Amino acid sequence: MRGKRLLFDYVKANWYRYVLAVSIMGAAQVIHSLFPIVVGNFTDELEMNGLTAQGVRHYGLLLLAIGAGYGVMFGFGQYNNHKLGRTFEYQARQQLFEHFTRLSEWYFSKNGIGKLLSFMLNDVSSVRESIANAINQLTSAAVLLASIIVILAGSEIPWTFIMVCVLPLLSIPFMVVYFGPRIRSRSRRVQEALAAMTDSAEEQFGGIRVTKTFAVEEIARQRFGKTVDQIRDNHLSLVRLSSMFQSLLPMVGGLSLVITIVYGGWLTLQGAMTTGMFVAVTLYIRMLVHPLQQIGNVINTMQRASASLERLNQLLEIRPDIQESADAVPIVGAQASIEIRDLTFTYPEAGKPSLSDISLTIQPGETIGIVGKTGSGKTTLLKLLLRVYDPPRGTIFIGGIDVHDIKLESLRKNIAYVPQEGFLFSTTIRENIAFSNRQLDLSRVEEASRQAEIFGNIMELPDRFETMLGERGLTLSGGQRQRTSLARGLIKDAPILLLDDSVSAVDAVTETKIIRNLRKVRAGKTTILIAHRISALRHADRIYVLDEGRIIEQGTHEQLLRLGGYYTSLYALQEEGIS
Ligand SMILES: Nc1ncnc2c1ncn2[C@@H]1O[C@H](COP(=O)(O)OP(=O)(O)OP(=O)(O)O)[C@@H](O)[C@H]1O
Repeated sequence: MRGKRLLFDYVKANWYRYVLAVSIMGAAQVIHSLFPIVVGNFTDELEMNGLTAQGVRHYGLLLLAIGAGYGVMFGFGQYNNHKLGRTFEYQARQQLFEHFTRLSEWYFSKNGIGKLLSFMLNDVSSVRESIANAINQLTSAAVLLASIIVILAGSEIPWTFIMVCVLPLLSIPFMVVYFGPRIRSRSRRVQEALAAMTDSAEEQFGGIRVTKTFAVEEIARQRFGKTVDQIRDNHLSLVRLSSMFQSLLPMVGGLSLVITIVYGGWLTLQGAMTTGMFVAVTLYIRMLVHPLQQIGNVINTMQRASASLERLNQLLEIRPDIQESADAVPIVGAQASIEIRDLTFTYPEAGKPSLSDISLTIQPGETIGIVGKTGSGKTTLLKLLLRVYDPPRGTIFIGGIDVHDIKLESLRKNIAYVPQEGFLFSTTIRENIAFSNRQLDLSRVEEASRQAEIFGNIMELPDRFETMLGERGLTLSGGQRQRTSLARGLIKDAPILLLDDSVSAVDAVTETKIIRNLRKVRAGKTTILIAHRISALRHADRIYVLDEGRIIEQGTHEQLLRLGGYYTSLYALQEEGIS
């Protein structure tokens, strides 16, 4: 299974580092286990009056050496272990991010950003934390237990006594078997509720402007409150069960200690054991309680981590919807015609097609206009050309090659797409425009911004092209954002340019200027232009009118006006509106 490999591969690649960390922590516990037996011997010598000042010094130094040795070794082992955990966390996040970048728009439209953030933050941290703790605590408990057994076996302490003292501790595995799966399912519910809360917070923050303008903060608070309540309920249910589990462990430890003291005290009085042996066993039982308690914690966090790991597994197993065929080839965009044959397309899980029986051919260098009512399928057509969604095979050809057989990188390099809502990143305006190639000279960035008629606005900004945008900087107006996004598309100078309603938010004068610039810079290159305003596309070599996913009219501006159909009435309406 791919997902399981997320952790497995990491441990495999770092096995020697883990061996080193485990060995150092193990050695620390071996040293630690010497403490009770030394104290026991000291007690016996003290009781037999055989202890000289030199002997006391000797024992003092020995115990000091044990404490120091344990501290240094344990600290060093811990450091190595946690360092490995943190490196895993960092690498896992890189791997997940890389995986996300390969997933299609469909995946992101189905899964909220909050959920993905929860994968990246909560789940990865949960796995890291529990792996690091599990290694630390399991190593400590196992080695300590083993060395205590070896030490006791080599001593003259009666076996029956040891067995009776340890007996209550043997119930721990049974408790683990009982509580484990229950804790696991509750912790999964906590993680899911956390993801839902992050999702909700993300959406509420994203829509905060709308919320405020509609003065519906209370509704937003209530919606968010519900997700928080859900986390609280799920967390409390988890805490109830894990607290019960954790409290049972020290109780069992306490019972062992009582048996040790009562039975051991009696054996000592009978002379079956020396006082030193009694002290040593008491200290050993005391010493064992903590690691056994820790094992309980490990089981708890492991349950949580395995739910997280399961979610990460499933995520990494998702195959990107858009796959490149094995023998995909690059295209020569500059000479590439676009041909669409009988294209009918339905979005995944949608009831009816968004495009039906679309057929058209665009020669290299042509300018094509697409107009139509909202929801008529204009954007969908562009997304299919880019393979943001997959068109059926045999329906879209670029340069005579089915888009399924074109290398995705080549397809997207040869097409520049300016979407309706151009997202601007929290960086400088220069980097936002030179997004496709950040190495481009400032002169190229300036040129593109002139073409998009945004140059003048940028020169008025405090730091001109170096002005920071977004969260850490300035907010541009809708029209400025749109033109910045247009400049980003133009600077790519791709053989095919797709403009999705890219001048809708500018005034008529600026629109005219942009269209004039476009005609100049795009001469000889293919441009597909979606617009609601006829003024933006009347110059096109051909215009397609879409309605409910079908081409209902096509031709030049003049031809369409002569048809006297939808286009003509739209034109009349818009002309009237202007005059
Ligand atoms: N991701 C999606 N999943 C399901 N249906 C979708 C998706 N995106 C768009 N649609 C549907 O497909 C149809 C066409 O949408 P599209 O965005 O292509 O229209 P459009 O002509 O570009 O509209 P507008 O002018 O408003 O931008 C609409 O009915 C829309 O609801």
